[in-house]
Amino acid sequence: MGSNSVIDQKHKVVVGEGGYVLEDVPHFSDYIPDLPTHSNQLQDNPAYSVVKQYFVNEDDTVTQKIVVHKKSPKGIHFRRAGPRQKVWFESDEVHACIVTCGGLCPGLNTVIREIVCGLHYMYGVKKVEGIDGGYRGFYARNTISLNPKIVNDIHKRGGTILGTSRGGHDTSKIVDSIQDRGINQVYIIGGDGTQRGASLIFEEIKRRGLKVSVAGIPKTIDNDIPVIDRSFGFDTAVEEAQRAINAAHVEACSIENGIGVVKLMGRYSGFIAMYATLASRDVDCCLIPESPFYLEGPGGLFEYIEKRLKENGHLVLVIAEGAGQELLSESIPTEKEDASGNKLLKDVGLWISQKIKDHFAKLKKMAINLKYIDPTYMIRAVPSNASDNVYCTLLAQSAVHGAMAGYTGFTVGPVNGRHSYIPFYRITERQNNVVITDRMWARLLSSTNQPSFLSSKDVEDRRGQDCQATDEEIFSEDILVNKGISFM
Ligand SMILES: Nc1ncnc2c1ncn2[C@@H]1O[C@H](COP(=O)(O)OP(=O)(O)OP(=O)(O)O)[C@@H](O)[C@H]1O
Ligand SMILES: O=P(O)(O)OC[C@H]1O[C@](O)(CO)[C@@H](O)[C@@H]1O
Ligand SMILES: [Mg+2]
Repeated sequence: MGSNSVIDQKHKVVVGEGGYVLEDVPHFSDYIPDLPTHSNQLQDNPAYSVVKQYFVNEDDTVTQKIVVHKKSPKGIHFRRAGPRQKVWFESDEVHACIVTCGGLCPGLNTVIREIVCGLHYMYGVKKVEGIDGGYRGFYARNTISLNPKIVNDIHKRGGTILGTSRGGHDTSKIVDSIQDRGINQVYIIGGDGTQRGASLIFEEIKRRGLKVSVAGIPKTIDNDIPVIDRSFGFDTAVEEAQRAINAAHVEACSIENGIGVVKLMGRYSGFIAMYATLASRDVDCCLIPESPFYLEGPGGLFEYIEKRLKENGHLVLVIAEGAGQELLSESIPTEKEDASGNKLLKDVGLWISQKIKDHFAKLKKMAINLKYIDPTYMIRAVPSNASDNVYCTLLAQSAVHGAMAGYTGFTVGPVNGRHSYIPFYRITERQNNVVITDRMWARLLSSTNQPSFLSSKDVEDRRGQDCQATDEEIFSEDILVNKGISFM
């Protein structure tokens, strides 16, 4: 097989020498022949024309793996995001829309603002509409007209000015609405479920042969989207969580045998809890969905709490909402889903608080004073902090540049610090989780000094699973070879 040949049309995978793999994103030219292109008007923009090498070289790609060995294959790459010399739209031809879906997250309004302003100021696009209330707004609501004046101050507010929802994704109704309204750029801001929905919209648009760009901007406060370095709003959430942990610590310290329990978000992944714990230093124990724990007996949570209270006179426990769900379902067996099909969780914070109280009441020798703080929705509803605001601006501008350059069916995000266009399937095929056999979790364990709750057999099993996952990601060759693709 020659270098730079497309080896998998469905996924647009290109291989090169030395094990180089480009997981490219779709482009109009893949399915609509002979579309006219235009010079990018940014070259005449005084702000940009002075920038040396402002336009991204067509061949620039970003490597997924930065730690390499002498004999490592070059591995997976993604197309570098940024402005291109040629654009596939004229300014007055563009009719863009923006939709926000799923749970709230700090920074949503900043991304909306920067898409509107980016389109307007960089590309002279005047026609931008907001879709009201998530996916179902495409076919059930009127649109909201957006311009730089309307969005000027929205980054200072939490939430999303467009509204959001779960459920209601109907691919053909959504694409009918896009077609009927004459929309040709669709910016979709949302988490894993939203990006799955965006992928279906893109496939249907391609099937209908429409010149409509579908650009995803990944959003999830839980930071559980794979491939990208982190998701917007996460930094703000970790910072905001400090306030709750601080309050729990003050309460716990002020009374004999004080215990502060703080529940943080994280349905399937404990990133917020882990980073908030590492940042705070006041936390004695952090429990996350990825790390099973048990309450009773040697090495269990109760034993650790007793020991800590004896040593320090107080204890702060941070628990991610998805932690210990298997223990809860034993006592409260209900299986419910939200409108998007996400499992509805039981309140682990209340449950664990009650269990701790019951344990010490039974023990009789130690009277405890427990305060439970649930700041989850307060954390989610705040405006984004400075670093997330800058990050949101880059995401929005990268998405705009990609759509203008005729790319479609992509999600944008930083990979090892470089903004990239990533195909939808890479974002949706799995969730990002805390790897408890990795260094970061070890750092947390040594910072809190809490038990790992794992036997040596558990550690071996986990290590095996985690290695397998990492190898699959790093040595994409295996995956490609399974598809019948050979390497040079
Ligand atoms: N597999 C899927 N196919 C098509 N649409 C989907 C799919 N999963 C979810 N969606 C749609 O995407 C939207 C948001 O999904 P969901 O409620 O799961 O939130 P999310 O995007 O994962 O964000 P988060 O979990 O961070 O709050 C909903 O309108 C839902 O109908
Ligand atoms: O209560 P809602 O709005 O469904 O959102 C809750 C969920 O959204 C998230 O913030 C993001 O998926 C989860 O951590 C949380 O469980
Ligand atoms: Mg989700």
